[in-house]
Amino acid sequence: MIDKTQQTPEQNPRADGIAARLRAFDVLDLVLEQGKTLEEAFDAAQRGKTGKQGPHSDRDSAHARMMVLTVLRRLGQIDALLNRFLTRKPSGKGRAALTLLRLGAGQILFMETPPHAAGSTALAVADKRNLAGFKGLVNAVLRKVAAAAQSVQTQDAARLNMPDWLWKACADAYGKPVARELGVAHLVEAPLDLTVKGDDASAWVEKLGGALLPTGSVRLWNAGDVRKLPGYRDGAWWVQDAAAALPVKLLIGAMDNPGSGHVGDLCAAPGGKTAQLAAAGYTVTSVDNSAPRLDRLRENLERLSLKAKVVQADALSWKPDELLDGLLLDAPCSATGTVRRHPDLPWRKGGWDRDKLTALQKSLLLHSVQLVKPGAPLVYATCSLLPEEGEEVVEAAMAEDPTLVLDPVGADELTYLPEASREGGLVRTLPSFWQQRSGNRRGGMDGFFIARFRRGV
Ligand SMILES: C[S@@+](CC[C@H](N)C(=O)[O-])C[C@H]1O[C@@H](n2cnc3c(N)ncnc32)[C@H](O)[C@@H]1O
Repeated sequence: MIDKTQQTPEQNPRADGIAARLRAFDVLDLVLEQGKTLEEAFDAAQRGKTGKQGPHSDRDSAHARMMVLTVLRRLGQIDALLNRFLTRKPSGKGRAALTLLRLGAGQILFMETPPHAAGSTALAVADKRNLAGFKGLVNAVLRKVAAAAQSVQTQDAARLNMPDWLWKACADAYGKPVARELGVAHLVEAPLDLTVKGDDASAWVEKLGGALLPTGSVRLWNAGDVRKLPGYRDGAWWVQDAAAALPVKLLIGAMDNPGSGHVGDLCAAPGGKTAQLAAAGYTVTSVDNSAPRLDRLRENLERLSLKAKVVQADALSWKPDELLDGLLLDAPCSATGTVRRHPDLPWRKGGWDRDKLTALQKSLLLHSVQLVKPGAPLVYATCSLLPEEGEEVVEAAMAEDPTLVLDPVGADELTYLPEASREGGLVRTLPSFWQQRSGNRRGGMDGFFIARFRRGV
């Protein structure tokens, strides 16, 4: 039998954390160079779909995840420092070497990894990933990074870690001081918020050791694996950011007969909002065009013992048999309000087609209003920070269809979150809200845009 402790890291990739580095390298490459989402990339690495790695221990996976998240959250700072030491813009295979440098620098600068450990593991990864020709460069640059590590203290972290396009969009929309607050919020991992199925949220606060938020959600810090928490298997609650729970609250607030009637949930998967509506007593039809995401919705409903009619269809053409009593449209969007949870998003190669997405959002909103009874409420929501996916969509759709009548959300409906009230009764939450350093509300929330309408005649 081989004694693995006697092997060198080259022989045994698990030794000295090399397996975790290999995985982190592959995931970063998939995200930054191949345009995969973080979850797709981890999934591919977990299953060995990269063709390079097989399954790993939980410890390696957790370590790899921590390294990847750190590199993505701090990418602007890391690159600013690396740029001082790189004479040429990397291209071709040099892009993979850059990924390796980013991984090494992230550990040295932000994870307190001893430089020699970050350096030697980077060289081992270079060997395994056919980058041996770059070992001299990687070694030399990581040494310089270690020598200059103190300089990160004086870097403008909030600005540098937001790519220019996102900084500009946020600064234009909210002003530079708020854009800076958003940049700060994006550096920290989001807490875990839960929506409790029944009306005993306080009891779950006790059981789980969390805090009750003013919005009614339960907030946990350092929760670990959700599937291992009390109440998960029994379906007592589901994971839903405090801000993501607001659109349904505001829809229910406008329903003629709260708790009864047929409500549509368009773009419903994986079903957080469907669960809220079903738990509140409505007959729900949930529509989404993604079969895998609808599978997750069904699994979630089953765990929660909640019911909804689930329809796989293009929401642009779907029609109910009879007009609905209310409708929620949680439109597909850039998800820029969720960067705390998805730090890959601003940097992912390729990004998304902004014009196509905003055109789809407008078309979905114009279609949605035709699906509800005259006078019935309709809520449009996106988890985006960009006005082009919020205020501008609403304005353009209203200009086209006079039956789309804004139903302003009153300040009295948002007493628990007054900072979210916007001019004209629109609602906007920002990750920079609830950024206190201590206390029950610390930890921010997702950025959401919400507009409520009634169908006019
Ligand atoms: C923001 S997510 C929805 C999140 C969900 N409402 C929740 O709370 O769990 C947007 C969803 O829109 C779906 N989608 C995108 N384009 C669609 C279309 N044309 N028709 C139906 N669903 C669509 C996506 O599959 C995705 O599940």
